[in-house]
Amino acid sequence: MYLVTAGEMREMDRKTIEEFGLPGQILMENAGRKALDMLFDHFPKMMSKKIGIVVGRGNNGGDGLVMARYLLQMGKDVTTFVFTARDKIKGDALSNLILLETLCEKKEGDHLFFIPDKDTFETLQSHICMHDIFVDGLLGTGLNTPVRGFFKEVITAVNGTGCPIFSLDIPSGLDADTGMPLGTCIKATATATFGFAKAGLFLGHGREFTGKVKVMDIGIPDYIATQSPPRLQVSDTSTIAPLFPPRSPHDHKGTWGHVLIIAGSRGKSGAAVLAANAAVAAGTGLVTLGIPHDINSSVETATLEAMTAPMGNGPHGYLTLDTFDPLMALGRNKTALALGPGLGTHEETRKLVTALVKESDLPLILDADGLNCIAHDPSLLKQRKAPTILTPHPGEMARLTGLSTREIQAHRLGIATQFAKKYNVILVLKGAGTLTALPNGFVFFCPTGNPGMATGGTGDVLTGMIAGLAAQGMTPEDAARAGTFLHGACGDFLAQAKGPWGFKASDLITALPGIFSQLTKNNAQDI
Ligand SMILES: NC(=O)C1=CN([C@@H]2O[C@H](COP(=O)(O)OP(=O)(O)OC[C@H]3O[C@@H](n4cnc5c(N)ncnc54)[C@H](O)[C@@H]3O)[C@@H](O)[C@H]2O)[C@H](O)CC1
Ligand SMILES: [K+]
Repeated sequence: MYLVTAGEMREMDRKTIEEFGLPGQILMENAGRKALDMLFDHFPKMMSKKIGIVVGRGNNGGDGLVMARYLLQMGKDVTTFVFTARDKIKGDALSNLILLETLCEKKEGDHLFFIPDKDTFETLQSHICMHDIFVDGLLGTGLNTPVRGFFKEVITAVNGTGCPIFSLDIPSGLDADTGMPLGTCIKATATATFGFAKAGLFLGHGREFTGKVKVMDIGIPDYIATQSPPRLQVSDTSTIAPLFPPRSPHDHKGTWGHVLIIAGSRGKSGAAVLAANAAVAAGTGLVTLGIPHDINSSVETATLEAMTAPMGNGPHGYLTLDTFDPLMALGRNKTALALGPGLGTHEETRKLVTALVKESDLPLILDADGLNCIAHDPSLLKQRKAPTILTPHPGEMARLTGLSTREIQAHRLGIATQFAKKYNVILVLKGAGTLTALPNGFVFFCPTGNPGMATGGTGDVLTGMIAGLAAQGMTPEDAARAGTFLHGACGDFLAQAKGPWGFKASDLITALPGIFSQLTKNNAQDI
């Protein structure tokens, strides 16, 4: 599934209307009709109750007016509240208002109210709130500033009824691009979104406000989307499974790559263990760990399949620049490099990481302390000789960009996209809805994962999985999005099996084979 920004959607609407020749009024009619079908599907029992439709002056309101007309024609108990003066309504929304007015004239009772200001709203508030279900056409993709004027009170009042709310296109008040509520926001029970799902329905806090989301085909021809495909795509089984090549009976461990993982320091040996075991579980042919010798014996006992290459370390048990040459030599016959988990950020380690980032010509997965070691000068990423995947959590991203974590979280898509382009890296911005941004501007949204994964070590496991997939020959882009999808799927499986508090990072590794076999069951090679 593609996700679009408000701007991309507007452009597709424009092309459909101006270049393809399908009138905007037909698009609006389709939107209202399709949303009506979803309303009946989702709230069958409510259709005999009192339905309140709240609309604003824009085209989002126009969609609501179409629904109001059909519901009235069907004899439903429906009342429409238009939150603007009549003369402010224009274009296709006006055409639909006129149709509704004509119909209302033929029906008994008051089915249409104009509420141009706060005073009128306060007079009518109790009448508005007496409905049993609401259709929300107040604000759609046209909103780009915090909700103004008495719309704030209207949204608060509708939310306050506790009744089901069915939002058109996007819950009113939600930023269609970022998924951040703009001051206040309708909390919908279900949302019918038109043409393509808006990015804000999934990014940021979107999912807390949308309820069930369904994308409605309103007649935008396929070729318009394929001409300039949306840049943001939600990963799913159908797009991830084909990335895994079938295994052949003739395969041997050399077929599936050899990853070098440089990780660990005294007190953080677990990070190295988790990354290595995750790479093994991800199907990598061979895994070698470059670690400080101080932690070698504990790491060896915890990683049966991985090999270790103990490196000299200083008195404090962390890797120093002295290990640069042996580590480069160790990388010579490898197919991918993971650098960072548990390394620490001592000055000497920083120098080592900087040198490896500059000099290694292996596909690189840079994570955790590896990221912190280069955060003071991310421009050195431009000197990389091979593809680079960065896997920051929002705090690490803040250090890399000099922004606050809050700013990162408010503009995840924009910041990830810009960073990936600027530094020519694949940026995996972790957090709810992990984003994988490619240097060419395309971004993958990961729908898997859950809060149970917010526990120490899960990032090290992700690094191991991605590095393992890249080492096996997947393109770094595919390894990044497939790794994040698998990692989240393992977490979702565990959350279902054990509950969101009952699992730890190493459980993700244990869950991986089951997730793998589910995902790739249709990829088996015919022999
Ligand atoms: N996707 C499609 O193909 C179609 C979508 N449709 C619907 O159209 C809206 C977008 O309509 P637009 O007229 O551009 O904007 P809105 O209805 O969202 O609102 C604009 C309106 O709202 C007022 N406003 C703007 N900002 C604020 C604010 N901060 N506070 C209060 N009021 C604000 C302002 O007066 C504007 O005029 C899309 O979401 C779909 O639902 C088409 O119907 C069919 C094609
Ligand atoms: K809306």
